[in-house]
Amino acid sequence: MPPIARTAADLPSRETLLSMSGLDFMQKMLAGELPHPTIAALTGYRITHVEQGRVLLRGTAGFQHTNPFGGVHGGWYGTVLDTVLGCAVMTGVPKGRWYTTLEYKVNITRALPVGMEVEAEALLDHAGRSTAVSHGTIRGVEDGRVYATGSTTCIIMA
Ligand SMILES: CC(C)(COP(=O)(O)OP(=O)(O)OC[C@H]1O[C@@H](n2cnc3c(N)ncnc32)[C@H](O)[C@@H]1OP(=O)(O)O)[C@@H](O)C(=O)NCCC(=O)NCCSC(=O)Cc1ccccc1
Repeated sequence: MPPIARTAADLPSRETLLSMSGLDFMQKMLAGELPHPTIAALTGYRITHVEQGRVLLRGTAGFQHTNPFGGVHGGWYGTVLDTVLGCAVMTGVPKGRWYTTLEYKVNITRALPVGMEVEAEALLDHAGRSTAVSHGTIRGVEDGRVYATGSTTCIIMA
């Protein structure tokens, strides 16, 4: 696993965040020079690839992520997609600006078996002055099947 922030003090400061482009920020996180947030460890994912407009992560849902029926909770897919979709947006955010999610939409098209590794991919569709849009997919690493798709609209702020 990459380095994980354990307390708020481990997270990069606002000055650090604004001192580089979103692409540089994501590449430093990928390189382990900036920590992954705690939610990465809780959810069981890590970022594996970053380029302009495209981000990949890999993750596995465990029993701790199941709903009362024993299935992988819908929120797990949502967390993974909000992450990878937002990271793709981040690669289009210029230096001195940052972003947050305004809304995201998830379709869970197939129930994911507990313990199956997945790869999530997100592609940046638009990065404007004030908004950005991306879309993405969760696929099984071994079976290549689509388990969920999603899209997001983010707001870019100074
Ligand atoms: C079943 C369906 C909803 C619809 O599928 P369709 O659009 O009709 O597509 P298709 O026909 O291609 O089938 C695709 C696959 O599905 C299988 N399958 C189809 N029909 C049935 C059936 N009647 N029964 C059983 N399985 C069925 C089918 O065999 C195929 O698999 P296969 O290729 O043979 O291996 C599918 O999209 C799905 O399972 N999504 C995941 C939903 C999910 O996991 N949500 C998150 C958990 S909810 C949560 O956590 C919220 C909560 C919180 C707290 C407390 C409580 C709750």
